[in-house]
Amino acid sequence: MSDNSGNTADKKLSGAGLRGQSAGETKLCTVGKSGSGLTYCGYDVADLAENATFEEVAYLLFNGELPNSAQLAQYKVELKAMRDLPQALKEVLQRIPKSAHPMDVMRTGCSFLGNLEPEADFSQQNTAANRLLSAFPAIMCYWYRYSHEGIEIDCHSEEDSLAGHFLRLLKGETASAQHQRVMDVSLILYAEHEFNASTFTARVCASTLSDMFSCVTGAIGTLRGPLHGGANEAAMDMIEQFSSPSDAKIQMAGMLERKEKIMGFGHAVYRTSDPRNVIIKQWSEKLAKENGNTALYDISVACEEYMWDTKKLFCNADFFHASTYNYMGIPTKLFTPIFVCSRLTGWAAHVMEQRSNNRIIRPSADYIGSAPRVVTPINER
Ligand SMILES: CC(=O)SCCNC(=O)CCNC(=O)[C@H](O)C(C)(C)COP(=O)(O)OP(=O)(O)OC[C@H]1O[C@@H](n2cnc3c(N)ncnc32)[C@H](O)[C@@H]1OP(=O)(O)O
Ligand SMILES: O=C([O-])CC(=O)C(=O)O
Repeated sequence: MSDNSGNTADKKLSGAGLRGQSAGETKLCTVGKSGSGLTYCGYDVADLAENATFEEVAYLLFNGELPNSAQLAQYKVELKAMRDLPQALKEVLQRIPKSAHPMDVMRTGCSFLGNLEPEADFSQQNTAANRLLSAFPAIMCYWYRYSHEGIEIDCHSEEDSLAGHFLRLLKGETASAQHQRVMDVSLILYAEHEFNASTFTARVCASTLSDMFSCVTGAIGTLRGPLHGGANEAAMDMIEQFSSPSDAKIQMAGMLERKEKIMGFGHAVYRTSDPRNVIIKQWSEKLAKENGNTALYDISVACEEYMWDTKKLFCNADFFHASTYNYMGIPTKLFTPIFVCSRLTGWAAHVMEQRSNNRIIRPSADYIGSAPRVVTPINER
């Protein structure tokens, strides 16, 4: 039986991938629990996407409660003051070639910042998290515009929100109020998701009492893969090859026949839907109509229908993010780095939570190798 959270009680579980096994406790998030698909600290993600901003969600994840007006204003002042990058980091970013994978740029940017401004002890964990939150848009855009356009951008802006700040650094001008809102909603949707692969990476690293920058660097590497955050880019690469809704269905049939994974579909926890999809899909439709060219949206809907009808597979958070970002004129290669700018909040909150009640994460393995044996001298092998 399934409910509107996409969860079912009868999912077949196996040991592979640790699926369905509890690996610890968290106060931060529920995924696929009955009655509500996704909550952050008790708030439904749909409620937050409708009635909060990304900065409020970041504050919530780091402090356990939503801020009041004075706290939010103070937090935004604090974040704004940390947007610029040190010169040494700009120089490193200048050396990274245009051909680099932008997730590798994010990983290096994070790691290098950890050399310049190390988290000396855990009392600095909030500062380290907020610094990364503020600096990530500049790390991404400084490298992108330098390597692709030869421009050394000003990494500071007076834009009110991180969403607006990112869009300004990317485009060189203030984005429309609507684009800023869509980006803000997107950052809220991507912020946190319990023990997903990248967050679990961050927690494993944190459990060794390592520093915040190491935890986040590891998490970026994990998010990069197409089975996780990389799926939004992979979905875009796929749908832009489809010339029409009917062509999409023909080509997807071929992909399924060849047993290829269709990126942006399916989920390790949700069974019938991802609650983030309905929200980002609405924005994709809205942007498509305003854009006057709904082709990409129509093709995406055809993909969604076809996958549900043939395989009972549904769009996860990544699928309609592809067309949404595309309608906003965002280059495909920056899709997953935007995910980093958002998920940093979840990663850092989990690092703090792990530290607050830590035991090193060290599971066991079932041995399936050869029986005990002795080393044969090398000249006898
Ligand atoms: C923000 C996020 O990270 S959301 C996830 C983003 N990733 C993607 O979109 C990549 C595509 N999706 C997938 O690869 C998978 O659905 C995952 C990685 C998300 C989840 O993997 P699992 O938990 O192993 O999936 P699950 O157990 O539900 O798979 C059931 C079956 O459906 C198949 N399946 C699942 N997703 C897909 C897909 N997108 N395309 C084709 N077949 C799929 C599996 O191969 C499996 O088939 P099998 O039983 O014949 O082996
Ligand atoms: O929870 C997962 O496995 C993947 C996911 O949707 C996310 O990290 O947002």
